[in-house]
Amino acid sequence: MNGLHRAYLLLYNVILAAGWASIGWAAVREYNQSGHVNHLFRATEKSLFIFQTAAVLEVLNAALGLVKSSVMITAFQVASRLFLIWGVLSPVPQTQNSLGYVLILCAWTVTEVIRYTFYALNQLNMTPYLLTYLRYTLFIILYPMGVTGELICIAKALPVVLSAKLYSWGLPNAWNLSFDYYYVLIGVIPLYVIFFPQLYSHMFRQRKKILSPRSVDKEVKSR
Ligand SMILES: CCCCCCCCCCCCC/C=C/C(=O)SCCNC(=O)CCNC(=O)[C@H](O)C(C)(C)COP(=O)(O)OP(=O)(O)OC[C@H]1O[C@@H](n2cnc3c(N)ncnc32)[C@H](O)[C@@H]1OP(=O)(O)O
Repeated sequence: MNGLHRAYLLLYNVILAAGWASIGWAAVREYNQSGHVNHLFRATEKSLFIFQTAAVLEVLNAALGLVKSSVMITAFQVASRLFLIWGVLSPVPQTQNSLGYVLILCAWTVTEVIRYTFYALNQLNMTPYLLTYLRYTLFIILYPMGVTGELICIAKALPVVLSAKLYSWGLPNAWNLSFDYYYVLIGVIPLYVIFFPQLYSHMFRQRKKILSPRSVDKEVKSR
């Protein structure tokens, strides 16, 4: 890895870690001031949308070989989050004050502050073990928590999308085509059932590789 490459990754990870920390800080400040979670979305939406959308670069980084992540896994992870913010939270205000949003906010923020800080310190070869441990352990709880939050938001959006015919058009029209966003939302739910176990088990494999490298070596030698 040359100096420019390392500098880019350092800068990218520092900006994203700071961005996610600012989201967490805004959420905590709002909760402390109001004592409830009703305005969490309003307090965090701008930075959440900016920093989550910036994660498109993550897919590009993997596709261009700048980082060793799998392009497919990263793409699914980022696609589901972008779909959630742009396709569900933004157009359906009823999802914004739901338990789903609180779960998403907690799971995504804690994960990303730790993950980007871990990657940034890795560029400087100064990652403390505790951070590595948290990066490869907290997902065990935060991943199901985030997915549950996402599914709650989609479920909350369904009746609203159906009754308002959001992003949908019926026949007759000039193109002779109909489209129902309600069924798109319904269709996304099984994708979670198919892809979440794969992403989750990927993280367990990464955990084993990083936290117990000897047991992975032994497995490889015994084959
Ligand atoms: C159109 C609609 C589509 C809908 C699709 C729906 C289906 C989706 C279903 C699943 C839904 C998931 C929803 C997600 C919810 C949440 O996120 S909840 C919060 C909890 N989440 C997590 O804990 C996420 C954990 N997941 C991950 O971390 C991802 O799998 C990952 C982001 C893709 C990372 O995986 P991976 O890259 O394989 O792991 P690492 O070990 O971290 O990295 C591998 C190597 O690459 C290096 N690297 C990666 N990124 C960077 C970087 N930014 N900077 C520097 N280096 C990087 C990393 O250091 C590793 O290198 P080596 O150590 O040298 O191997």
